[in-house]
Amino acid sequence: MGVANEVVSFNHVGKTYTGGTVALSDFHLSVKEGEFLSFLGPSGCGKSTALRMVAGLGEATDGDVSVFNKKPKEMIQQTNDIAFVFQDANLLPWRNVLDNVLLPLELRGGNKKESKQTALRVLEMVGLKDHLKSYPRQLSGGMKMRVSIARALAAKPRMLLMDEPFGALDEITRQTLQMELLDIWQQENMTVLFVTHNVYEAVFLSSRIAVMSARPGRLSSLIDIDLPYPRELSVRTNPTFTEYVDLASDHLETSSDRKEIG
Ligand SMILES: Nc1ncnc2c1ncn2[C@@H]1O[C@H](COP(=O)(O)OP(=O)(O)OP(=O)(O)O)[C@@H](O)[C@H]1O
Repeated sequence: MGVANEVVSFNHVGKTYTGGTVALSDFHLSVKEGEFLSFLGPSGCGKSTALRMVAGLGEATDGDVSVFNKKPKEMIQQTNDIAFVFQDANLLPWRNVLDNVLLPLELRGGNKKESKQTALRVLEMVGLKDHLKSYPRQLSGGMKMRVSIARALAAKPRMLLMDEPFGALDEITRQTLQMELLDIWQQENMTVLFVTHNVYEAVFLSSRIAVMSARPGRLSSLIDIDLPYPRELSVRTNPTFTEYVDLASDHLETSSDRKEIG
């Protein structure tokens, strides 16, 4: 059966979209509880496709995916264990910050007082407790992303799926949010699956990186990032950090070359 503490299993997964695009081929990976695992790969290699499958958004055409030993769709329908954060914060413009975070809790019909306490707690975690009444149009890109993360955390998920959440942010905001995300990950004991094509971001955040090859996406290599947490921004000047960046870049280049060969 499954590996101990396994929370996600990609079992020789293939995905061919209608129209014939082969996005994933024989993608095989086991994710362990509590990991911060990044999917790193060139554009179009199937990172989002793989992540979306974990959330039950799209099914494998070969092999299968299981999440907490269940089919992803069952997990999403029956539990709040999985939350998804996209690159676009997707906030409702007519709802203020607090009400945006409360929305999924309202939809689940929970106790109003408890829901509000939860929303306030997660908004404090992301540093927005002084902006509860602000509307999305009054927020910067970084603040919108913080609301989106808070909304995902409000459900107390066991696993957070993040698809290039910081891709549209400026470098300083991106670094601040990376630090905050690591704090949250450690506080909440979650598993995080994170999609990026940024090598520095992958090395800074991850306990393990899954490097993917150019389309059709396969798992090209797995790199354990053996740098202790908590990680400060200064870790980027550490020679070991630079070595990991070089290593991941090499793997990325090799996996991208494969496209031209094959
Ligand atoms: N719904 C869809 N229908 C048809 N083809 C799709 C669909 N979604 C993705 N694809 C194709 O599948 C391939 C993989 O896409 P995917 O978005 O998973 O890659 P990615 O690695 O996340 O890319 P990027 O880094 O550019 O976001 C691409 O060629 C894409 O055009």
